[in-house]
Amino acid sequence: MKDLIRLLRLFKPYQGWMLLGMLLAFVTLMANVLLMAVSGWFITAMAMAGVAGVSMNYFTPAGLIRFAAIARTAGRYGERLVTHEATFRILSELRVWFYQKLEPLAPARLEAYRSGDLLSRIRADIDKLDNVYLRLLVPVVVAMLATLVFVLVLWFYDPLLALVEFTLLMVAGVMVPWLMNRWGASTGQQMVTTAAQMRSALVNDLQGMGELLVYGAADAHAAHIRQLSQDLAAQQQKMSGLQGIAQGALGLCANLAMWGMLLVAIPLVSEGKLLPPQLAMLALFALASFEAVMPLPLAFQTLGETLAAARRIFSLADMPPAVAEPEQPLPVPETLHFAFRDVDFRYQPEGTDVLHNISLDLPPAHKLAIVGATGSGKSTLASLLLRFREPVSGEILLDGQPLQQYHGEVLRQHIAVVSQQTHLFNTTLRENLLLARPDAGQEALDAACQLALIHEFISSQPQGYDTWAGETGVRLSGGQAKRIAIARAVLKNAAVLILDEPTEGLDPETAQQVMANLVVHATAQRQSLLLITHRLHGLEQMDSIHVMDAGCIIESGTHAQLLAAKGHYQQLSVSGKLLVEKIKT
Ligand SMILES: Nc1ncnc2c1ncn2[C@@H]1O[C@H](COP(=O)(O)OP(=O)(O)OP(=O)(O)O)[C@@H](O)[C@H]1O
Repeated sequence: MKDLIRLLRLFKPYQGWMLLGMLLAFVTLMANVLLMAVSGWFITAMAMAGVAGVSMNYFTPAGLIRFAAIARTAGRYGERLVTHEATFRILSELRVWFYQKLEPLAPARLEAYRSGDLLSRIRADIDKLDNVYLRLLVPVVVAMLATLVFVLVLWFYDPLLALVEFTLLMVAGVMVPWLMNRWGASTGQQMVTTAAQMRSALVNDLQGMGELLVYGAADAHAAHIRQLSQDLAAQQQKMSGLQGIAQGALGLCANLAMWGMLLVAIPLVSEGKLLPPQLAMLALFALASFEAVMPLPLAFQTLGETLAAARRIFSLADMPPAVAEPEQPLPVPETLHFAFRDVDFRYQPEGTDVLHNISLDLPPAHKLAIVGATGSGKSTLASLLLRFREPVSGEILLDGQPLQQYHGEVLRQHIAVVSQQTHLFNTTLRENLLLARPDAGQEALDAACQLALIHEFISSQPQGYDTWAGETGVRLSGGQAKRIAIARAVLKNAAVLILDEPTEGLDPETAQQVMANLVVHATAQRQSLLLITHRLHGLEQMDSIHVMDAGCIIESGTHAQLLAAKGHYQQLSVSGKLLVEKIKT
């Protein structure tokens, strides 16, 4: 119920459309009942007049029938138009609202969710919420109003008629939907979960199809998806069965109501309290009135499904972001001086420290390298600096002020990153590059790509910069994609450039040349450089180097100082050189 009220609050901006849709649905229903009732009266009255050989005014009822028929058709058209317009507006509003809720959760909070699951929530779960207005709110409001009108009309003729109608409407409109809700709720919830699992598994398997084929695991994964699909079909079948029962029950109630009218009204006709044509009118009136409650069983049967979808959406939307933004953020200074002071960090509250007592400085125009074995915490440092996460203890300062006092998004406008997992979008190379600086001209694109040694490749393509990158850059080699990412980061012209293993996937000569170009560029632009790597070429050009091991800085100095110290760095350096030499031979 709480979820339902919360949803209705989100629908508030569209209440005008929603009310208009309800009004049209009500008018359509009334027109239909009027049409049936007047037709019953008219046919009987005409037949009786014919038998008696008397004339009667048939213009008024014929006009009324025409009016009701036109009102029913026009009303139905208008109702469909307005209710669907309202639904689509609501859904698009909900999607934007949900996306805005998701954005601050990325990347830290969303790591636990599979991309297929997120996609499922954004698309299928939000689509399910159209049930709330279209299949729940409109039918319930219309049914309540209509029941009131029907009972009052019948009361006017005889209270017993009203009682019969009311009782059967309650059975059809309250008891049957309540039973459907009881029997259908858990299956509905299972359906949402199974459908989401199936979508997640499908996205996951499609993304990893290459690996599944190489390791011969495709059949096992296909069997899992088949099983989910069979489960879903069984759940859908159960829901359809329930729907059939409900429709049958409603049909029975409608017919019982018609018979009930006849049973009560025939004595009234005999007593002269009702005219014979009114008998046919009341019977058809009662039969048609059940249209008001027809959608209710389905509405309540799918309520469990709808609420399960709402809960899945709210559970994500309510998650607090990993990093809270300040209410009154400080303006980001022109020159950026980052300082880590005794920073400890762990990913899970109950986990072990990934960073331990880290203190370092990244002043403006400084070139700092962080080196260390894989898993030693280098990339985690970058993620803290980007304000994607916050230290558990200690602090990170920007120009002497705690980093929490700056808005993360504004801060990141001053930082460019080449991350380890480069993501290219399924669009042209130009669009992928312009992501960093949408107003960049061709000259700027050429210069950045020349620096990253990718310009020649792009120019050799028939479509040049308009070459399609493919999904996640599949139409490029790993090294080409990496260099596009480097060009993109250079193009941004940010005050700080973070390079996380920027030359991974490049051959040693290209790697050295790209690194040299980046250093020259950073020096010329007075850009700070934070280079994260476990490959040791080009480090002599760095102003300072920190060596990390198991989350701690174990050595610091310049390349020459660290070599002279003959410690960890020197050992890494020797093994690094050996590696390069082996590759060359
Ligand atoms: N999102 C995460 N959730 C939980 N633990 C994580 C997460 N990311 C990294 N870790 C853990 O934190 C530690 C440091 O990881 P980090 O990526 O910072 O290392 P790294 O030095 O950059 O390694 P590499 O050179 O392989 O990139 C590792 O033990 C890793 O398993």
